[in-house]
Amino acid sequence: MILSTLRNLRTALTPTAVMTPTTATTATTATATARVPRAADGDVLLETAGLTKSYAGADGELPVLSGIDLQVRAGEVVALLGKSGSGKSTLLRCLAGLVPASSGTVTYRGEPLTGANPGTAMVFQTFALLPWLTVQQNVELGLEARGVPADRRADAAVQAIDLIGLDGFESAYPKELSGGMRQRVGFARALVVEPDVLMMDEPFSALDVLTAENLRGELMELWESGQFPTRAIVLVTHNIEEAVLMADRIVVLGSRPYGTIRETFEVGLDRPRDRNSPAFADLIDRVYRVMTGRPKELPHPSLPGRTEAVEPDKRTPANTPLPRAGVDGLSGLAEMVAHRDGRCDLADLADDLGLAIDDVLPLVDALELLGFARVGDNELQLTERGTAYAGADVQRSKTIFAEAAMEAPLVRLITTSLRQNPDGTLRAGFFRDLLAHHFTSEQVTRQLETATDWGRYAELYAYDAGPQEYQLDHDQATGAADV
Ligand SMILES: Nc1ncnc2c1ncn2[C@@H]1O[C@H](COP(=O)(O)OP(=O)(O)OP(=O)(O)O)[C@@H](O)[C@H]1O
Repeated sequence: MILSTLRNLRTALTPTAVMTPTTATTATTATATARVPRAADGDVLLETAGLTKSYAGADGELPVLSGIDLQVRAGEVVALLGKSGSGKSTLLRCLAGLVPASSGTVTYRGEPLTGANPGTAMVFQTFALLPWLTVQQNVELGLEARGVPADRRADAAVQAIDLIGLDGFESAYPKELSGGMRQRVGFARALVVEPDVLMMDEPFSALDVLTAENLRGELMELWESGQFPTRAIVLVTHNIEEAVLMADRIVVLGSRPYGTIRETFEVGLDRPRDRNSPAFADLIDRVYRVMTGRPKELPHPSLPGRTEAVEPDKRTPANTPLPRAGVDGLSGLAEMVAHRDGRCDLADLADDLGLAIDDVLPLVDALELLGFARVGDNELQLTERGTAYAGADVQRSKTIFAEAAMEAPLVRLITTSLRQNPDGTLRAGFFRDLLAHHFTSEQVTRQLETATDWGRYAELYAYDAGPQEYQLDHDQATGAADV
């Protein structure tokens, strides 16, 4: 924990300060380091051209981003939006100069980056505070790392603390603070160095809904008031509503086969934004369609998301990864839809559940993959199989689920491999190795977790976490022997 905190902190503080000319609020936070002229609205601050990023994996290079051409201009808030694994954080880190591009260029104010970007500071999802330092000391760290003398550090930190609504908490330790107040410290520590561009990596996602809403609102008020000591914001999020609420431009990243810019939306809505306005809802809808991968010209696609283009008989574990959806979740969703006469609007459903629509997407993907539902025009509709599943008693629902789960490539692979093995057992490592050719180890782990959950529930196979071994279910083994 401490190690990861330190690692995050180091990345947050690495750049050498480049100060923007000061506003009234930030006049005393000047550092001894180089100054650059304040960028005029519209000036390009960050730019990538042909950016490609791969990570070294067990089987060689694993491509994560490809052909990213992006500009971040002074005066704008840019949201990088995409499903998990689409490369949002990697792109943010490339822009911050924290990870090098594999090819292509990243420039800050026209200069190619050769290391940490001097014009950025980062706010993390996990706050990354040092628990043994007070609020004031944590905030000052941002300046200390950039060589600002002690007397100036104190003044500047007090100003940043005031700006972000933390006055009175200067001498508190992180453990005394709520999550929302801790994240305020995270903001103050980034803002105190007056970066040209504030980088935020899912800064609200570790907070409860109300705290996140409050902090988002305050941040945007500050941004609009002109008191913000930065010239641009880049926000990583997987939450469509958050992106539409905050951004001037939304860059949707797709992850098929690896991170590319799928589409860019100019938001163009007045601030503060009205969630209930038709224009807001319409944009959410348009972004949703792009994010789920459904081609806009096809109103009734067969599968959203990562499985969209693959015909059922051509699906393999490599081209159709299992969505991250447990049986309880997808059964619950099927039942909810059944109670609504077998169909419902996805946005309404997410609203009723108090979730962002993208949180519901893996469950929707799962229902489609299992042939339990179809999605068209934002409406989820149960199929005959899905209706039967939702209405069945426990034993019958297991039978229906088992039949459906065998259409999910990874579950089918595990089941048929076990059937072919004389003693009906196989180590998880076998499947892990097969999948490692196509996915990162984190993705492999997630998919095997889903496959284990589905296979257990369907009574296709059991899994013993001790030896990490799959075993064909007794009935399956008997059935296989009969064949
Ligand atoms: N340091 C690394 N080494 C190897 N692979 C990595 C590394 N960092 C990220 N990846 C992989 O790159 C892919 C993109 O990860 P990244 O975190 O950029 O995506 P993301 O869209 O931000 O996802 P999430 O919302 O889940 O954080 C993932 O498959 C991830 O496992």
